[in-house]
Amino acid sequence: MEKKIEHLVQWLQQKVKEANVQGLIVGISGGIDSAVVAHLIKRACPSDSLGVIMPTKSNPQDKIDALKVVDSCGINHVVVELTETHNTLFQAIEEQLQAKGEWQEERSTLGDANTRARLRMTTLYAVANNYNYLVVGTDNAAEWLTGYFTKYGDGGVDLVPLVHLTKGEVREMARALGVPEDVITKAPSAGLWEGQTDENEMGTTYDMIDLYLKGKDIPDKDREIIERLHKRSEHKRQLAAAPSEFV
Ligand SMILES: Nc1ncnc2c1ncn2[C@@H]1O[C@H](COP(=O)(O)OP(=O)(O)OC[C@H]2O[C@@H]([n+]3cccc(C(=O)O)c3)[C@H](O)[C@@H]2O)[C@@H](O)[C@H]1O
Ligand SMILES: Nc1ncnc2c1ncn2[C@@H]1O[C@H](COP(=O)(O)OP(=O)(O)OP(=O)(O)O)[C@@H](O)[C@H]1O
Ligand SMILES: [Mg+2]
Repeated sequence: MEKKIEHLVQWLQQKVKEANVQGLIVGISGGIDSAVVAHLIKRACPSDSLGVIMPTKSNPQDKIDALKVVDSCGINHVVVELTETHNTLFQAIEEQLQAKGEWQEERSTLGDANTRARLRMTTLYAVANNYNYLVVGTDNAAEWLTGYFTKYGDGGVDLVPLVHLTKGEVREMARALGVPEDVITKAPSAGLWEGQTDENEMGTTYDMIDLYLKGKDIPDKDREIIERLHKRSEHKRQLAAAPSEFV
């Protein structure tokens, strides 16, 4: 595991050099993926790395856990509260669409949730601009395969260091890096609505997705879910579609 960590740390340093920037930034949620990235960027750029905690109608425990992550790696950090901003933006959208009689309440949970992720992306790029840093994403192999991220939200980043690691490998790396144990063992959640957990929403488990990634046999039900999620999210792993050139 130390070798893998060193490989990623060196890769991050190389990307900073190639882009001719000063350092790296990540959003710290209190979950394991961003905890691992925070530790990695702190190792890669000890005096030029920043963690941003962005509560957006979040469970208060998330901020407590995010601060534990900050303490565990000693990364410079800032807290930017986005709850009010999200209320203002989303209420303005709702008001205008309701006035037209075109508001679709049943679609609004996901719209609200993805707006939280995109406000965080906007915040990270504004802060990154201030420091001349690159924005580092936290997607792992399981999330990348299933497209379990918001397009141009938490998926809107410059670098994806964890994209080849299964969730199990992220856990192993977290232990090797010294991420607090309760952050490692808590149920993965996007925190986009009350009680949301990744595994409930996807309808399968990270253990199953990890086995699938390793080419192992899994029950048909789980395979079907994973392959459906993968197919449905193909557009998220591509650049925006463009027509052929004029002839
Ligand atoms: N075929 C296609 N070609 C090109 N674009 C296509 C498309 N189909 C949809 N789209 C576009 O993509 C949009 C749908 O994608 P998107 O906006 O991402 O939304 P969607 O995939 O529906 O939702 C995001 C999912 O990621 C989860 N998530 C989000 C953030 C963080 C985490 C986490 O683990 O922490 C998880 C969230 O809980 C939810 O299940 C559509 O509104 C449409 O604009
Ligand atoms: N409240 C928040 N403050 C800062 N960044 C956040 C917040 N919520 C989400 N993010 C960012 O969005 C990313 C995607 O969330 P995701 O839930 O997949 O990762 P995680 O919380 O680090 O780990 P887990 O999947 O185990 O919950 C986070 O890793 C983090 O970079
Ligand atoms: Mg999370």
